[in-house]
Amino acid sequence: MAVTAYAPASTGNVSLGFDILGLALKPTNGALLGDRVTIFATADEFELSLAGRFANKLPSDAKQNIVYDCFVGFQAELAAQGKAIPAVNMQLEKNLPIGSGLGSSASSIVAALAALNAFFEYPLDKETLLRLMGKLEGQISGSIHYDNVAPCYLGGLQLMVESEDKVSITLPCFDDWYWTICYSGASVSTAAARDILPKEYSTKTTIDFGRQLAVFTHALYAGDKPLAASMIKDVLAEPYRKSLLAGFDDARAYAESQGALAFGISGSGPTVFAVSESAEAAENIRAWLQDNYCQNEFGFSHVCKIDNDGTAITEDK
Ligand SMILES: Nc1ncnc2c1ncn2[C@@H]1O[C@H](COP(=O)(O)OP(=O)(O)O)[C@@H](O)[C@H]1O
Ligand SMILES: N[C@@H](CCOP(=O)(O)O)C(=O)O
Repeated sequence: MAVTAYAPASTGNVSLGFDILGLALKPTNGALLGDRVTIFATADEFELSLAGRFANKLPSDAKQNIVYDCFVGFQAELAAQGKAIPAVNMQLEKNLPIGSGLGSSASSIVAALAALNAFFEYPLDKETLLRLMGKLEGQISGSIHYDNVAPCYLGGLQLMVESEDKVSITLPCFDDWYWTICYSGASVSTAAARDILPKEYSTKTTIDFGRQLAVFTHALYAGDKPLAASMIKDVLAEPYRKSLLAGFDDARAYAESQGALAFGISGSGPTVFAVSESAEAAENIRAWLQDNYCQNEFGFSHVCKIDNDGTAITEDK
């Protein structure tokens, strides 16, 4: 019986929660915006086939693909519980561009681990699986951060808790907000975009960061949209990272001219996002970004809502 997992794109940080806030994305036009992993059968050795628009950007050696590490990590986790599993025949449909700021590696990791877990009849609970996802994401970006894997797996707007018994919690959000995203077509390495950030911040920046996140969380629970929107500002990463993103200031200026409630970098970029209350403004911003922020044929844009479902499993009997 083949098992397929679809894992949606995600926006890490959401400007105001560096490494601790992230949301899953779903295009309003029904387009697919996430990787898919199918496990067809068990096999003598790990076998990987690739499909999808961005498959040819992946390492050619299957063992360099993060989904292979997912299989090895999953097998090791079960071995620690005294359970042995055979190798599998897996397909990765790579629909998200690498180094895009849309949680591309997270999407592959989450889809692979969720598919493996379903294929072997759910031996790992969600928390254990999520911690394994974070560990694998850390292998790629240089340090563990759950702000892509958690929303990608669980859906919604996720706030990292990282306590002993809980990785993250779902925050309420405004279902009528539109999240326009635009990927420029350039590639920004997450590890490199982390390296350019300061190792320490001033007292003022630290206080601003804490205040914004606390007030934002309050505003979500209070249902206060203007207050929540006014807190979506990036004091930690954007001042340093925006120099990597050609046309960022012009894109923000256009989004603001259309009444965007917020504008920022999705993850480590180069994808940008704008939040709007009206479908018309969201679409105007999308069309402008498509024409002006995209740099090549790999760029794309979508008007999205938050994907509250997260990873979806289908079984083909
Ligand atoms: N399935 C995969 N999906 C994405 N990246 C992968 C995958 N397998 C291996 N990689 C490698 O991991 C790195 C991902 O880079 P990163 O900047 O973290 O991407 P992203 O920000 O899109 O997650 C690249 O070097 C890429 O070749
Ligand atoms: N919090 C991380 C998020 C990286 O997201 P990605 O989609 O660019 O991998 C960071 O900002 O470094």
